[in-house]
Amino acid sequence: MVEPTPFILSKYGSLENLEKYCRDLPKIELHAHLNGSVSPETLQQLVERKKEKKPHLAQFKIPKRKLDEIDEFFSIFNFVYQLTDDDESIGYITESVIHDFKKDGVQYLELRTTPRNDKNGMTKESYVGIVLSVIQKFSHSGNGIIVNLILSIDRRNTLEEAMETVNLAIKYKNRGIVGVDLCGDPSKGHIDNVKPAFIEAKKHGLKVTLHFGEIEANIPEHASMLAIPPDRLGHATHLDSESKDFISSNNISVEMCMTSNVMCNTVKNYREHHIQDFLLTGHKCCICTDDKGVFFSDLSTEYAIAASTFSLDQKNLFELSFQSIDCIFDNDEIKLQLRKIWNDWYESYSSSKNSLLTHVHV
Ligand SMILES: CNc1ncnc2c1ncn2[C@@H]1O[C@H](COP(=O)(O)O)[C@@H](O)[C@H]1O
Repeated sequence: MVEPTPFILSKYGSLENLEKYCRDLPKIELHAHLNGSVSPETLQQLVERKKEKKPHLAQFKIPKRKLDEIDEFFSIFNFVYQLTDDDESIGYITESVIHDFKKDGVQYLELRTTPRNDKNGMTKESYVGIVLSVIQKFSHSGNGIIVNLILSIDRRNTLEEAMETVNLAIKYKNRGIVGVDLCGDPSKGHIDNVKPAFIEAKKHGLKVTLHFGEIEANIPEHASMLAIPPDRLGHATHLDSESKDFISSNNISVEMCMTSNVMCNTVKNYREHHIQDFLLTGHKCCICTDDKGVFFSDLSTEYAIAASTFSLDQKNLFELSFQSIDCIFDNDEIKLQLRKIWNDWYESYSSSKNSLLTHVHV
């Protein structure tokens, strides 16, 4: 995955140095699904907790292999959701996922999740409440990570279900919900079934991000999706020329999830990943993980993969991470705060004895 290419060895000295640099680099994560981001260790703890009541889950493990088709991926959640079916486990995974990102050097996180009911008492509202209360605990403890929440609407939702999610997002907007997302199996549903919910969200000042062009069959929906209009897009793998023009002339940033795309076989391999077009044109994009628990890849690894695949040196990676600040849904004050953190980090890195930089000034 992360290759010790001649470029990497000449710029970083070793693969270990590259990995350390990527971990230390301050980073932003904007596309992380809560239930897909749970580490294998935390999932195992949930299995231990639940296996008495649900013995069929005792052997459950996320398969570590490339999938033939993206739709195989969604069946994994039939299991994960049985492990996270009450308020307590939702609180537990939220805390554990935020800790993981923080440990990996993430300074600003927009976590996303699909509110769920369960027959054992969990309601969509209690689900959102528990996630927000964990987020607030982090934000108020001077913990060194800013976390906001995006509520996801599944493509299979009815308009009524989508509106319910948007109403929760509106109700809890002042507690850290910054936007809504359209996600789920791209071969199911259609934007037009739920579009009014996204328009309502925008009316109330919420931002909108949409999973876009994950598979080629989504192209006929693109014009309708772009008419909302979205503030960011996820993946944007398969683009028709009209969408390409619209995205570029409206400067819509794209959340790039390289390992997810390769593992789900929507992109053949890293070398052919469409992030390369964005790196070439300078169109804004942000490296993200999507589902770090399911794909066994954290954010610093995604940066290292980008570096080894597309020959990016320290300054290139810093700039990529720095430009992600422009893509966040939070306000200008937070953006300023983040730019200062990034600049201070870079200054201190450049002047440190261990710096691998030679003649670089930002
Ligand atoms: C591979 N790329 C992807 N494309 C589309 N939707 C995805 C996804 N990865 C995850 N999800 C969506 O996120 C849910 C799990 O997290 P939450 O329960 O919301 O926290 C999945 O059920 C799916 O709907």
